[in-house]
Amino acid sequence: MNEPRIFRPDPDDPTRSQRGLTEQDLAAMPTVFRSDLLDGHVMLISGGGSGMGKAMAFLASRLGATVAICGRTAEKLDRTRDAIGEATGRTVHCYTTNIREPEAVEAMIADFSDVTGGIDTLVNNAGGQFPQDAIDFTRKGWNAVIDTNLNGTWWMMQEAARRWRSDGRKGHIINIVANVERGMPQAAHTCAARAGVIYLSKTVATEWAPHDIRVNCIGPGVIETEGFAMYPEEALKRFHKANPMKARGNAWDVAEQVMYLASPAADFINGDLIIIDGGQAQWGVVWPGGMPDYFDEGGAA
Ligand SMILES: CCCCCCCCCCC/C=C/C(=O)SCCNC(=O)CCNC(=O)[C@H](O)C(C)(C)COP(=O)(O)OP(=O)(O)OC[C@H]1O[C@@H](n2cnc3c(N)ncnc32)[C@H](O)[C@@H]1OP(=O)(O)O
Ligand SMILES: NC(=O)C1=CN([C@@H]2O[C@H](COP(=O)(O)OP(=O)(O)OC[C@H]3O[C@@H](n4cnc5c(N)ncnc54)[C@H](OP(=O)(O)O)[C@@H]3O)[C@@H](O)[C@H]2O)C=CC1
Repeated sequence: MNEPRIFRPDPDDPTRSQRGLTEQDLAAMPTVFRSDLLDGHVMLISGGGSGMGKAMAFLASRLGATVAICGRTAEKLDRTRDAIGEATGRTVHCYTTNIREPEAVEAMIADFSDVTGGIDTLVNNAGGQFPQDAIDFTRKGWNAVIDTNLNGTWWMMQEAARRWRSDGRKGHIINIVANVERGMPQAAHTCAARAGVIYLSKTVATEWAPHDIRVNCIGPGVIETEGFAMYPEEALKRFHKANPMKARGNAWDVAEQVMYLASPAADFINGDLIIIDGGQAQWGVVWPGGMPDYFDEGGAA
């Protein structure tokens, strides 16, 4: 009874072969949802070739949804499609699309809508950043993070909403952001972009309610995925220690929340931000990767 429902690998185990959940895990993880929950539901997931997006694609397919995934790397998408096909017998649609390119986004949303008869839920999960002190950001680096996380998400939101409006169809957008309420040193670019998405979402949740379009955000805390490759090993060792649960989340924690929001149980949730961080934001310092040396005793100026 006290066994954790979700498998949480020991973050300090050096023998683990990869960061995050394997395809075998994603095919077999227990879910609280009934297996036909999303029968007939159509879901587009950006960044679905790895990490949380991949977990969402697995779970949505297991629950009966018709799923499309997009990303810049065809191999990752194809591998995910094949693994889900093998596990569920369902066909996942793949689009090699860079969300920073509005024309490509427009073409993808038109095609997937035409092929399926219409999208029900758009999950904007594609994104990322690199850790760096803000004072050292290059213009190109700043632009890359803003263009991906803010502009790319917006092109997807606007195009989906335009299509729903012209089709007279209801729709739901779920934006995966980050837990940025107190800021996050070495991630100022992503904090700026994610705060932008959160307040864009709150605003259009109101503007688009007359079109029967809902918009919500999920703010993950530290969730172990392949994306951790971006962070130095020393920082990774400290991520879970900055959490009151002394744990990292995993992609399934986020995938199950997405399925809840996509289900009829969430029909009256709009303009909200749901944080999944094991309480990290309520506790401790804002540096998940460890505090700078100048906080050491005697080191402060
Ligand atoms: C020391 C640890 C401190 C902890 C910091 C706190 C943050 C903790 C957050 C923990 C929770 C969050 C976790 C995650 O989100 S994990 C999953 C996310 N996945 C990723 O981030 C991977 C994807 N990321 C990217 O693809 C890129 O970061 C990017 C978003 C920028 C993609 O853009 P693009 O494809 O255009 O990227 P390029 O490689 O071409 O780079 C463009 C320019 O960006 C600058 N850059 C890129 N990488 C770095 C780097 N590692 N350091 C410094 N600058 C970087 C650079 O200017 C690039 O231009 P150049 O290549 O010409 O130099
Ligand atoms: N893991 C964590 O602790 C946290 C993650 N997040 C955010 O959650 C989301 C998922 O992260 P996670 O699963 O961990 O990381 P991953 O790096 O595994 O996933 C990010 C995905 O986004 C895709 N992507 C990136 N840029 C673009 C682009 N321009 N166009 C299309 N696709 C793109 C990547 O594929 P490709 O490179 O092939 O395009 C990749 O599949 C990201 O936005 C991340 O920043 C937020 C808070 C915490």
